[in-house]
Amino acid sequence: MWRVARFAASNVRSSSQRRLFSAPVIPGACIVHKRGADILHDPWFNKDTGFPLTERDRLGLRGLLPPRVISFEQQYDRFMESYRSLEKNTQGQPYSVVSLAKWRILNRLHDRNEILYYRALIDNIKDFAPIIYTPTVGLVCQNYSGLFRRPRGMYFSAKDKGEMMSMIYNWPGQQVDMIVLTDGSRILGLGDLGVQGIGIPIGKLDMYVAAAGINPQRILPVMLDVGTNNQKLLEDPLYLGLRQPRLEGEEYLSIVDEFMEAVHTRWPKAIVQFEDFQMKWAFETLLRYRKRFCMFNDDVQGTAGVALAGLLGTVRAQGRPLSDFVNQKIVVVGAGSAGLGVLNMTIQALSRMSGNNEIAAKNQCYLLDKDGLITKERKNLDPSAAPFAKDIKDAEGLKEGASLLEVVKKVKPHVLLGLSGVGGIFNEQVLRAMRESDSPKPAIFSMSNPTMNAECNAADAFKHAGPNIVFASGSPFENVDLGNGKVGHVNQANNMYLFPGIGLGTLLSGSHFITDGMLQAAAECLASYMTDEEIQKGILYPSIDSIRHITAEVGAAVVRAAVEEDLAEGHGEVGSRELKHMSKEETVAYVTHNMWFPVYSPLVHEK
Ligand SMILES: NC(=O)c1ccc[n+]([C@@H]2O[C@H](COP(=O)([O-])OP(=O)(O)OC[C@H]3O[C@@H](n4cnc5c(N)ncnc54)[C@H](O)[C@@H]3O)[C@@H](O)[C@H]2O)c1
Ligand SMILES: O=C(O)C[C@H](O)C(=O)O
Ligand SMILES: [Mg+2]
Repeated sequence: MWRVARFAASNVRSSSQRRLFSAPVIPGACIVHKRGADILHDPWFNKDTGFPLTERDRLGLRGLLPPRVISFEQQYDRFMESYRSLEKNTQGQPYSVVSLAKWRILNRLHDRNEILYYRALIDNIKDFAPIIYTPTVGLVCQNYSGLFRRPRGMYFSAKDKGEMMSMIYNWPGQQVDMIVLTDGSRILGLGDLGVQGIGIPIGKLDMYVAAAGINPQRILPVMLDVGTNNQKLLEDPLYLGLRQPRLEGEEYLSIVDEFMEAVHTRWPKAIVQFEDFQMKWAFETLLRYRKRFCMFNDDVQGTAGVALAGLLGTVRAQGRPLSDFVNQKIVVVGAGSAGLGVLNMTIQALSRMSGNNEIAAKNQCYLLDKDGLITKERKNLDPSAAPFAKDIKDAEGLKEGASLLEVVKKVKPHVLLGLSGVGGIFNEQVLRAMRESDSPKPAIFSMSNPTMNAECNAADAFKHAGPNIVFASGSPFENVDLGNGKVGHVNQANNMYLFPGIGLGTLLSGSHFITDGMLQAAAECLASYMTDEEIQKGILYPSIDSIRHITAEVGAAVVRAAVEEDLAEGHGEVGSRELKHMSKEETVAYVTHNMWFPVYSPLVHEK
């Protein structure tokens, strides 16, 4: 276990101001229960050629490594050099070839030496996030059977029913703080990928380490394999998951129940993030567990906060006061777990701002799914979408099932927000129609992932909807050159700006639950993070370079909300009384101080 490995508080906003090796770090000793070659084969402890001679003697490593000791800085430079030469050598090759090659080189380091891996990740987060996270992680999941070399995380399958309580003790880590769990049923916009979806929890937890400084020895990616309905996978002889159709109903829930009980028996304070569950289970499990366990659903709740922060930003970008939010017309395309989560939080915020007039708030919002505009006339209306279905008399003459183009033309929305998973549905006609928006700076949020599934790309958005728009996408795109020295700024509206802070803040507050108040505090913190000057330029979210800083702020906001709701029991040596007496600045310092930072610590062997 790491005794002390601290990252000194830094309140600079750009990591370029806090580049490699400049952070004052005080490494403490780390206890290791193995010796010799076993250490070299354990990525948690391995330092490769970086073991000092005294440590080689202490740990029985003498003779198992070449004699020269290479410093951490030299190892880092060598890795980056090989990464850069790979980049050079693959120039011009297709995206999938290049990004998978980059993923492989990073994954090899991850499997060998975690300290070096996370240091490289943190210091190059802008370059590496698109490889270990969205969008490349989607490609990795699709090709998982072929890419599989070493297992990572835990797999609980329908065949393990009745065994999970003992299986959970197979995990070698003593303490687990953060778990990301998926059943692989809706991986990004790629559909049911069964067991191959494990790539998503791994990528999300890498972001937890990079952005929130969660100790990588205390994270656990989990795949709940209840089968797959993906015929291609079922027929693939190399498919690594259960070859059976997905469990349904009570059978399904009993597996998730057993897992949740097992996890919380071993680690009562572990936080579980549900990720990429198909809608029905996303909502059902959230309802079932949120008052029993410390958990949240990232696609429903994390996404909602990020979208709300962006929506509030677009009001400021129009030069309007925030109170003008109550006059914005918003079209949400996609009535799944993410779209409904966004609409729910948006309507709550709108009604709070307009004095709790929920009906008026709903009137401003339009929801579409694969069958067009959702109204109360809809036959077999999904109960989850029902609260947001338009009353036909308030639909500006639009009919049940009206097309996206009809809706945009008629409503002239301030915001068009896509969470449909369908690439290209914001086509030229739809984008051109946004030129007639009632907003001087219409906002287009093309939030579906990965890149191919985005409702439109950045270049098309600026080309067809005009240079005045504010643009955000779930997957990263380059800024767009608008000519005459002007730049169309591309924002990445991705829940990565919130989930790490929600997890970290909850952990450090010691709350047993994640409440709406804590989630709202996280969203408000993100919304108020950007300066007016940045917002005027169409920049709604911080650069990913400053993700540690924004995560510390979000984490602190979550801690303070938990304190306010009397849920904060404290963490480690900091109790609820201390938390209560912390100022806002002290809370941010407390959170920052608790972020793990990768440095080689002296290893001490203990039997
Ligand atoms: N940017 C982010 O942070 C973020 C967060 C969560 C989800 N997402 C993305 O959002 C997408 C949807 O996720 P989800 O969990 O809501 O999925 P989901 O399967 O629960 O819902 C998809 C919805 O889109 C609708 N839809 C399908 N085709 C459509 C069409 N042609 N026109 C209009 N609507 C259509 C479906 O009817 C359904 O309501 C995925 O691509 C996911 O990657 C992005
Ligand atoms: O994984 C992401 O990049 C965001 C989101 O959780 C998604 O499901 O698309
Ligand atoms: Mg997701």
